[in-house]
Amino acid sequence: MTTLTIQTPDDWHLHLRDGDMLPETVPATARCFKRAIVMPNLVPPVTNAEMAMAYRQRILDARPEGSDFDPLVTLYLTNDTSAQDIIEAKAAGVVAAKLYPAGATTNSSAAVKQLEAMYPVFEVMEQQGMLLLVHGEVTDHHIDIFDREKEFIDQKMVHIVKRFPDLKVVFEHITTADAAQFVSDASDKVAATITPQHLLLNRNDLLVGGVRPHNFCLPVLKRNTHQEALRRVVQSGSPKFFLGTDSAPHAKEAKENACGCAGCYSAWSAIELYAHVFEELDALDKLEGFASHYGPDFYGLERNSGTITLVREDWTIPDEIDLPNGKPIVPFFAGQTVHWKLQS
Ligand SMILES: NC(=O)N[C@@H](CC(=O)O)C(=O)O
Ligand SMILES: [Zn+2]
Ligand SMILES: [Zn+2]
Repeated sequence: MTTLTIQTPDDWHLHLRDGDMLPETVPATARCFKRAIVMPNLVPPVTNAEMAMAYRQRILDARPEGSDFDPLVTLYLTNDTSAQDIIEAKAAGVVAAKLYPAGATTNSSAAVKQLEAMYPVFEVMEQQGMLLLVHGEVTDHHIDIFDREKEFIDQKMVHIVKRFPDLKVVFEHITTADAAQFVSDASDKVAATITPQHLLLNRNDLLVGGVRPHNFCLPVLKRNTHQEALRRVVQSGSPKFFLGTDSAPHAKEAKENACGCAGCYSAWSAIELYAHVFEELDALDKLEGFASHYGPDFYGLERNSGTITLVREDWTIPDEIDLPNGKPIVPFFAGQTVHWKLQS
């Protein structure tokens, strides 16, 4: 196969950041994705309808000429989120709210400290038809970082989905066989996103031969058996698993650092990297469902009308991306060869 045409895809988990980052991040995603679920972990976080709509407008203003990219902004849940916040956000067009356990990841210190205290808010979300997006890791100091996703399933996720059977829950950026199994066994109200890095890599790619800060993201890469489990679920074509890049830029100086930030900036190569993986799995026929169908179907939105075409052509991901602010970013998979390229 030398070309592959699929219905226009969407990215169901994305960080665009804000301010002087938007002229870089918005075109990167808008080049091939029609919509994106945009994460609210800004400083300060996006906690109400007004902030969400103002952020959406800043993203719209950063679109390239002629782009019809449609950013779906989300609400950042805190222990101060009220029922009214949810109702107002829903009325303003916000389709989902994001649960970060406090301290779990980048810019999550203002987030949820007591998860059970959020149950009245989940109840309103269930009634309003607002989706719950979850960064599923516990943050207890004594829990090993490689076990934090599984612990979250056992301690929290099973109770949430049982207590709120009509609440649509997306288990974001899953990294373990346990999460893949949990989502597969759960009701059709539960789905998951999977990133390119968790399909392409395992923890050896983070730690063998020296620490690789550009492969560091959260939840952290796991052992190869977990990577294999994720590859199997996308290969199966199950509609419960769909595309969410978790593209999350940090300046090179913040990644190559004694205390390096978590996040991989994959937007310029994301759809190509997924094609790369699906080809390795001999499952290119499953890419369209994963990238373009299962996400909107789960969210209850229309599938996109256009198409994109990928061509089989080797190209090399650049070593660095220069930004006007003088702080370059090292993209995910920098210097490596990808076999598929978006036809422009
Ligand atoms: N995935 C990451 O490693 N980082 C994300 C936050 C997140 O999605 O957890 C970021 O905002 O940098
Ligand atoms: Zn996360
Ligand atoms: Zn993320």
